Amino acid sequence: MAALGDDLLGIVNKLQDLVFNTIGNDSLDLPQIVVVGSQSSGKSSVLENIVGRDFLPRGSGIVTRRPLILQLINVPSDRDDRPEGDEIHIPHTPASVAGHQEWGEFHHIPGRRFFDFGDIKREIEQETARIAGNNKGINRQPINLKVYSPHVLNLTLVDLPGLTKVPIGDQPTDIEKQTRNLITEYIAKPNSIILAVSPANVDIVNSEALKLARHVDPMGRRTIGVLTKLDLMDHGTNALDILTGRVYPLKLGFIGVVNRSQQDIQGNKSLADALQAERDFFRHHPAYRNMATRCGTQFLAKSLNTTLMNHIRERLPDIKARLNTLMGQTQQELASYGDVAFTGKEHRGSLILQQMTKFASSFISSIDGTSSEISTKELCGGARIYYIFNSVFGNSLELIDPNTNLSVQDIRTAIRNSTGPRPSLFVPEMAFDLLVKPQIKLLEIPSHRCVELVYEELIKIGHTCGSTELSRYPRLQGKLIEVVSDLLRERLGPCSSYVESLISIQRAYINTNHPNFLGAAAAMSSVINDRKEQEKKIALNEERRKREKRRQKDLNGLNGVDTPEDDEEAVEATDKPSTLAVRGHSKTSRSMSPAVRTGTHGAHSIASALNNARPSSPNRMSHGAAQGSARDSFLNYFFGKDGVPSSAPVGMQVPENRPGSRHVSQNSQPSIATSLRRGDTRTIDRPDRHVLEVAQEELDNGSEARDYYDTPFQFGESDVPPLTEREALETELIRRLISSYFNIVRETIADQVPKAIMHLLVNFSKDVVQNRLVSELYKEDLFQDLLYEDDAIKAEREKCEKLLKTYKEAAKIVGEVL
Ligand SMILES: Nc1nc2c(ncn2[C@@H]2O[C@H](COP(=O)(O)OP(=O)(O)OP(=O)(O)O)[C@@H](O)[C@H]2O)c(=O)[nH]1
Repeated sequence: MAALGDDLLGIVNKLQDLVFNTIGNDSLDLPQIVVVGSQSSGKSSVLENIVGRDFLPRGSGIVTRRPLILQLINVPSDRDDRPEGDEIHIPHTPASVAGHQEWGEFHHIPGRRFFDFGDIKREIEQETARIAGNNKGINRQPINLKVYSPHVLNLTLVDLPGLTKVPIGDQPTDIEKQTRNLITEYIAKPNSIILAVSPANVDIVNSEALKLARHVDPMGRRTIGVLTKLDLMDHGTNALDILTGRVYPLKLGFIGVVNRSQQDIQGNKSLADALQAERDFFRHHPAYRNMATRCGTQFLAKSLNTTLMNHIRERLPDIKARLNTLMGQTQQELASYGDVAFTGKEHRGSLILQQMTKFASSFISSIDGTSSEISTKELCGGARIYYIFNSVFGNSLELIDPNTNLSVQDIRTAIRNSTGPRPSLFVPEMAFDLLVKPQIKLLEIPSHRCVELVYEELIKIGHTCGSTELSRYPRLQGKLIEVVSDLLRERLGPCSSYVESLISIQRAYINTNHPNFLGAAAAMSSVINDRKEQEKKIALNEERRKREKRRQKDLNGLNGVDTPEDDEEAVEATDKPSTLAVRGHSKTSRSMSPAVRTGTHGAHSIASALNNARPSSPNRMSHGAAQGSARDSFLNYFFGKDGVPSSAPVGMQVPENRPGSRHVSQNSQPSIATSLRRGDTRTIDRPDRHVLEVAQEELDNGSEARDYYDTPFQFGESDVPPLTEREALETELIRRLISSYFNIVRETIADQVPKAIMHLLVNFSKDVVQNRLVSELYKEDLFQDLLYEDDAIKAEREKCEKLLKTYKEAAKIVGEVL
């Protein structure tokens, strides 16, 4: 055996030791020989022959029930009676298998040497039963055994449970699948050499071992075929074709062996005798005689050794590369547990300061979105705050209906109450003020919720901005979170009250001069436009109906059919549905249909109401007020008051002479009424011309409201009087004015609340967090407690340190030969 070969195997064994003892996992895939085959094919027998000792549990039925990782370690012989010839020192000869200083060691019983191989066998049995139970069950947890002997070649072998088809005993129903998976797991590793054991007395085409091996090594590059039970073949048959590779090609070839039969075992035939018998078998067998030197256990052991050596030589650069990667990863993990430079009492202060700074910057960067650990799974930090402002808060504001909770009765009552003891001559501004203020309060709940959501998000950021290094000190981490939470809680109060006052401010003064406010004239104009639209539609329908009637009549005339009605009648007839429709609507309006109550079809109802009012209005003057005066007051309210300077700038209108009456319109142009009185319609804007026309019409028809001042002070559900035409109009106007004003306030709040939250809560916390942490926690007497190290993390760090040391050692070992 080449010295280099020994070195290589020695290296792999050292690595195996290191890896198995220290790491205990498969992170470093080391070269090894894996023995596979169907149950009772002779796997354990082959292994025993290679070791040259009786040490494996044997028997018919399933015996190997846990993987056995067997490391053979060649140790120099301590025998002085070196006989003639060197046979005793050549492994696996009958002479060599004769009681030297040999022993086995189990990984699960460290430090104990088993000199009696019978004890090793018993320990394997017990250990198997301990994990896999007593009744035929299998388990994937390996048993690790090292055998030190002068008669073995350095090899690492893995004995695996044999493939079975039918479950017996405690075996699960999917035993075949489980075993197959376990075997595949071992042989799939590119660093494994597969020792595929097939009994020669079963046709090779049925070999489960070869089938499995082919699956993971289709080119047969790392599979060695072993044919057992050659002695049990039918007389007159032999396996020469297989052994010479003519039946199944394998790059590493087939090797035939003869192990002890069950009878030999029961008869306590020694391995030495068995090996001798095997030699004799091949030497004297007519078919194998010529190839006897390439058959048998000794040749198999040598071949395995050489193959493993070559394999290791091939794989070593890969192992080195893998070691480097592992070292890098472990180094990184270790670094995440903290800077070693900061350990020791004198560095406690700087360590705490360092952690605080890291925590504070992580808090700030999470908000700013500059954190290096940005989640791709969900919105977090600053992005979530933005989402709260724009989507959550924005949408909840948008969802508020400006007229929510405002029933027609509420509006009417407000209008009446705001006029005081006098009868309602016009829609008073007081009613608008009275009604719009509670509506603005509706913005308060979403605004508060917005503050709370941002606060909650900041608390969440506080909880997530620690590092692995910080989790090493759970008390420090807890304190840092606590201080940040306290700071945020402190800011929550001022921020909430500021936001509340933003809404109170809006309610404190209803600025009807706001440039975006619709104003009474525009509101009236829009109501009237809607009415016109509606009328136009009705007229169009009428026209269409008339045309159709005429066409029908013409057609009938042509066909000689008499028509009972003349043109006039026809028109009247076509008119009827319309009149009825209008009347019907008017009736509906009076009886307060739900649509009218809620104002959904306000324009239509107003149109109907106005139509209906015309013939009767002169007789319905209620309180004897001069017609001109009433008309004046009503229109003054909507269209401006005479005496307002036409050139008065926006927001600078002179108040009306009438005490208690204020202006709603902010229009700086001459009011429509003013223009009307002056007879100057040129100064009126186009949309206002409609208003003018309708207003003129109203004046001409004297359509004044009927009043209901004799109705009860509070309306019950059942005794609600119907809306007058005038009230319907007023209600609709008030609704539109409320909507317009509410929208202005909503826009302001949507803009101001996020700004206030950013200033008072988010930015403030960002600015003071570092100082607050230092002032609260940088105290000498707290250091000891704060730097209490978490036991689990400590253990993890130590494990990591140990691992890194192992990898470094392994890299050094590999480096010696590369
Ligand atoms: N005659 C003869 N019997 C053999 C030979 N090899 C194995 N046997 C017998 O076959 C039976 C099974 O052998 P094992 O070595 O236990 O087979 P195994 O594949 O390890 O069995 P499991 O671990 O249970 O899967 C035993 O009774 C052996 O004595 C051989 O070459 N010749």
